[in-house]
Amino acid sequence: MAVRAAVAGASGYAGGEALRLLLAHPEVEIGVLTGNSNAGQKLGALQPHLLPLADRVLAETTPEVLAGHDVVFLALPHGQSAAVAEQLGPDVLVVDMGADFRLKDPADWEKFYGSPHAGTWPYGLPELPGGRAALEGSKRIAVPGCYPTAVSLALFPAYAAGLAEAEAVVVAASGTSGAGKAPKPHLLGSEVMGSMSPYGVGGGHRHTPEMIQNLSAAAGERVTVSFTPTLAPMPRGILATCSASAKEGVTAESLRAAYEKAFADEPFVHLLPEGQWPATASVHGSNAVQVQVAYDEAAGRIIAISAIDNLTKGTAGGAVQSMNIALGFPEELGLSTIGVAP
Ligand SMILES: NC(=O)C1=CN([C@@H]2O[C@H](COP(=O)(O)OP(=O)(O)OC[C@H]3O[C@@H](n4cnc5c(N)ncnc54)[C@H](OP(=O)(O)O)[C@@H]3O)[C@@H](O)[C@H]2O)C=CC1
Ligand SMILES: CC(=O)N[C@@H](CCC(=O)OP(=O)(O)O)C(=O)O
Repeated sequence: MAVRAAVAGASGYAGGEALRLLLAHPEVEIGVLTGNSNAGQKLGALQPHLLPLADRVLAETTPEVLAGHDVVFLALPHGQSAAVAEQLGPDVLVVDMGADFRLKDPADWEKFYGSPHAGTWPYGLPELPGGRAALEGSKRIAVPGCYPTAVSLALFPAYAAGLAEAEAVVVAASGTSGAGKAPKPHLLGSEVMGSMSPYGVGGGHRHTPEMIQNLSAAAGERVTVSFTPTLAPMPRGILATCSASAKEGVTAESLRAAYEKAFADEPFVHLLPEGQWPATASVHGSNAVQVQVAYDEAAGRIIAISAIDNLTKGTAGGAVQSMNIALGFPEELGLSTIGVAP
């Protein structure tokens, strides 16, 4: 029997992408949709690409309207999920696409988000070591941030295999949808089109502690991450270029072998053939992750590059994949690795 799923934040980018995927999921029936400033509007006016749901009217986001569902997806701004989630019963699967429950260390949360820590939920990145076991049967899922998804998948095999020193340098480009749909001056077309620009430089981006958390767990020691995000003139996609010093004795062959082993059985992660490089256009609208790794012998560095769609594998696709595991559905149900090109 199909599960009934509500989506809170259905007027936003993450909520809209969750609905696009859930419409194609054979075991999900779409229940209540909620918004905030757009409550009372028809979804068709806000998300015209979701034609089958065009006549649905958005309700206010309250625990009362979200009650009575098997699954509730929360696509709300940071800090808004905990108050809703705590009023949803323990039998409801709550999948939080926001940041509230991703970090384990309350000090990290307080430093980067500036509010009290709400708690820590099982983390929705199944490909990490032990990732699936943490999600099986869980009733709470913290979906990772989009950059941490791309970076963790690019680098964890090198750390899990003991090939990389405990310092990583990451420069990642994101499409503008990563910043959400609410209007912001730096996202005006005239600011973004034809230009690339960095932000959050110098260790200030809130995804840094999440990357450190994931890579340190894979390495078994604390890994430092110097992360520089950049904004790219495209609606979707993240290209993460990551590097770390190679440990003594690493070769191109041992590196390749570690990545082949890590991703051999992964349905969504595609380690590209040698000589091919990830590109955001190849994963547009798909839950696929492209990864490539190289050894820069002269510099003694491991270079790992990944491409994801920030809204699909980076948010809503990762959320549906994790929901599938939590509910005991086949992990790939309702998700595609087929992109849209050109
Ligand atoms: N965009 C991305 O690539 C990613 C986003 N996320 C996370 O998903 C969540 C949503 O992001 P995104 O969709 O991009 O943002 P949007 O700005 O596009 O959407 C935000 C949604 O939250 C609703 N909302 C705004 N304020 C409140 C409030 N005070 N209470 C309840 N609902 C509110 C909005 O409703 P209304 O429009 O009706 O006002 C809208 O539906 C965030 O936590 C974000 O961090 C995670 C990974 C990647
Ligand atoms: C381009 C852009 O602005 N991207 C967002 C990342 C969005 C995301 O994944 O993150 P959260 O769920 O943690 O908000 C940013 O850098 O803040």
